[in-house]
Amino acid sequence: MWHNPEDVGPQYLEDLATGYWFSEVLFTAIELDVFTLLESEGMTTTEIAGVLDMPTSGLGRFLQALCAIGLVVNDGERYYNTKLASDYIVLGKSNYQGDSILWRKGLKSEWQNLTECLRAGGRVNFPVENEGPEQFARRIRKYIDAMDNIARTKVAEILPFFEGLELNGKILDIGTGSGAIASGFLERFPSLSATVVDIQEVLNYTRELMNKKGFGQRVSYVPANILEPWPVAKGGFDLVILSNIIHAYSEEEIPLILDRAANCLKSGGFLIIHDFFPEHFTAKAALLDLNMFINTYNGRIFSGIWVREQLAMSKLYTTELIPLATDTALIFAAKDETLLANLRLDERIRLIARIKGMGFERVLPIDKETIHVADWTDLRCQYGCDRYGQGHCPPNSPTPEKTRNVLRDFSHALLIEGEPPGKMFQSRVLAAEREAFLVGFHKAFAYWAGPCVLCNPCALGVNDGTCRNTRDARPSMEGAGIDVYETVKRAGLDLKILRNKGEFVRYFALLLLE
Ligand SMILES: C[S@@+](CC[C@H](N)C(=O)[O-])C[C@H]1O[C@@H](n2cnc3c(N)ncnc32)[C@H](O)[C@@H]1O
Repeated sequence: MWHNPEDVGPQYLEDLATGYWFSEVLFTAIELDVFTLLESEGMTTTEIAGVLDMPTSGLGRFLQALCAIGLVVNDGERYYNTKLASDYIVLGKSNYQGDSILWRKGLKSEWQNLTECLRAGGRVNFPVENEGPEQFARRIRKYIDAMDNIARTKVAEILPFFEGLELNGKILDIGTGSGAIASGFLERFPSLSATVVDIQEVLNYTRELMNKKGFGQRVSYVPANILEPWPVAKGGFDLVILSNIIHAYSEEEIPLILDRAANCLKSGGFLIIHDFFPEHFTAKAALLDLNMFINTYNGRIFSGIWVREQLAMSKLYTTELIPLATDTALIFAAKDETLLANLRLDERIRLIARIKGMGFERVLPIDKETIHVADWTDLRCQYGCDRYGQGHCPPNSPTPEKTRNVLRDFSHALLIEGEPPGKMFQSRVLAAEREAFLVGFHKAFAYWAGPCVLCNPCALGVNDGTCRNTRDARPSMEGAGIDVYETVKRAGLDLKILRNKGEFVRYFALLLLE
């Protein structure tokens, strides 16, 4: 659920309050395995009711709800899976997500203790005492299946960063779970072998899963507590993986884990950190942090900046936080800085990550065709703004014609969203432009929002009224003929007209790149 501060009002609160209605419909459909039933040739309500042994009365309404949330479609007679349902929630499909979804359902009762946890300052429920070994093994399997659903899709997002590299040697996967991340690498790079570390009870199941995939001889299993020294070779690994481990422990424990990971790396090896980070998906990271507060002893979310600082203390060089298309992100680290340049990291993705880290709300790559230049925008400045003629406002700013010509020299741009105060926003836009220049976009040029408010007091010469800080001043988008509303709309966002004083203001800037 995306929070647009312009839309705050009772509807957003209602949507938050009924969020669980959506989850419950999904959980129930997975438990009833509706999607597997519908997969081959769809079914009518009566046929589904027959298989599930329930009356059609409620079922028809339930199926309508599944239609409404995009999981099934109806041709007037039969219900069929949508592509989403068919790809991800039909039992037996390689990217099946049902175990993970039902694991989320299982967490619900703990979440209902949130008030109690807040009052107690921590977790209030603890793992079942006197659990027999079979019950424990069953619980572990459910947990590992859930992690496996997610990790299989994540490794498909991680592997492309290694395109063009011929990885060989040894992987070390710490807290491997199902081993899905290591498996992705074993599948893609046939000369790799893997050492996977986890608690013994998990490894019993990991072995089963690895054997099913035919990796028998290529995997070694090391049962260990990763909070204690690791019984593996120092400096012995070409790839060390820490996937969804960082959020499980405290700020005292994580530096030790990172240091051990660094010590296990060969001089030519890579370390991959895969996790949730507030700089990437802010709301999901904050909620996962709360999930760790409720369900673990001391797990929590860390910022990418903090993790990179810890890695630097372990003498590793790192990339910036690399966002995946989904809710998690990566940090790659190595002992040798030049190695990181071999990864397939799109320069633009790296730049976006750096600029986002400066405190912007959003940094969107757009084509230059998205930028709409119009001839009317400076009329709003000339008739309707008391800054007209001052500083870099029209007519002292680039004309629409000049802007159209300038755009011919660029191929793409970043649309940058931020918040007031304007001076801070404009300083950051300037810093973003400089960053782009320094990483090699030599033509980088920024247009920001509103009249220039960078200097205090304004550096306009008293006698001639011209700016004494042309080095830092930049034109505003609208002053240079860019229709901000249309451009933002074409970029897939919406920008509301402010009707009253005090309404939330969103600033947009444009960074042209070549
Ligand atoms: C969230 S899962 C992540 C699994 C896997 N890396 C992935 O990305 O799917 C965390 C894993 O770390 C393991 N783990 C957590 N704490 C551990 C510890 N102290 N010693 C060994 N393994 C641990 C858990 O058993 C679990 O398999």
